[in-house]
Amino acid sequence: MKPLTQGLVARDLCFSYDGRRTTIVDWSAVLAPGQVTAITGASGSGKSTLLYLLGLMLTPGSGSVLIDGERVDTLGDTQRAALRSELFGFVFQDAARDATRTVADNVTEPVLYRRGDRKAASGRVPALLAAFGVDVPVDRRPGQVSGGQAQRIALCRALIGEPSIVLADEPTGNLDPESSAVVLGALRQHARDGGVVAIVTHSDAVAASCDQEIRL
Ligand SMILES: Nc1ncnc2c1ncn2[C@@H]1O[C@H](COP(=O)(O)OP(=O)(O)OP(=O)(O)O)[C@@H](O)[C@H]1O
Repeated sequence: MKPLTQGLVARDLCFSYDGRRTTIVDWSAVLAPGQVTAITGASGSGKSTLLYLLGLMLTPGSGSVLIDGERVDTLGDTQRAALRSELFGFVFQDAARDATRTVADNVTEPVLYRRGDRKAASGRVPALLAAFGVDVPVDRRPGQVSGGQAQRIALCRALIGEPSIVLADEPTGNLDPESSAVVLGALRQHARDGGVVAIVTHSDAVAASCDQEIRL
């Protein structure tokens, strides 16, 4: 993992999808290395939108996003894409991945984008899946696994490249308490190893277990 010193900082972010209704209004936060931040709020309050802004997939109307003090929201598409593959791991709400590719290929895909050693990464997939309690053959396709398994496979995909920043949208949404604890434990460990971790959650218990909670 490339260690960050200051982490991910958002300053006065504003965003509107249509130019009329403002979804994110003057949002500021410091997501420090070593900490798990919970982003909470009512349905439709803009939590996923915020993750897209922090993950450099959407551009704020005003305000700024900084990584270790460097402004990154103003970079061009190519540079933002490069930063995304170099520094970020994502878990999206729709955990179903590319249905035409195997579980192993889905998990190792981010390594390919980073020009990493995919063969070595493939070798780590069975152990990673096992650590998350996903007992499926690695040549299965995402359509052939359960929702909860798909969610944990998505987490393996997010973590395999040891990204400095993990942004996870409802990573425990489909999981039973035991699997939730495993997933949260892995995210906490990732933060302890120096990562920035932010998770969107509707669960008060999950939010309470995080280092900071930011409510939208
Ligand atoms: N692509 C889009 N175009 C236009 N409006 C959108 C788009 N995506 C989301 N919205 C709207 O922006 C608002 C915030 O949506 P968002 O998905 O960020 O909320 P959320 O807090 O993550 O919701 P939930 O908890 O239900 O997942 C909602 O009113 C939603 O309808």
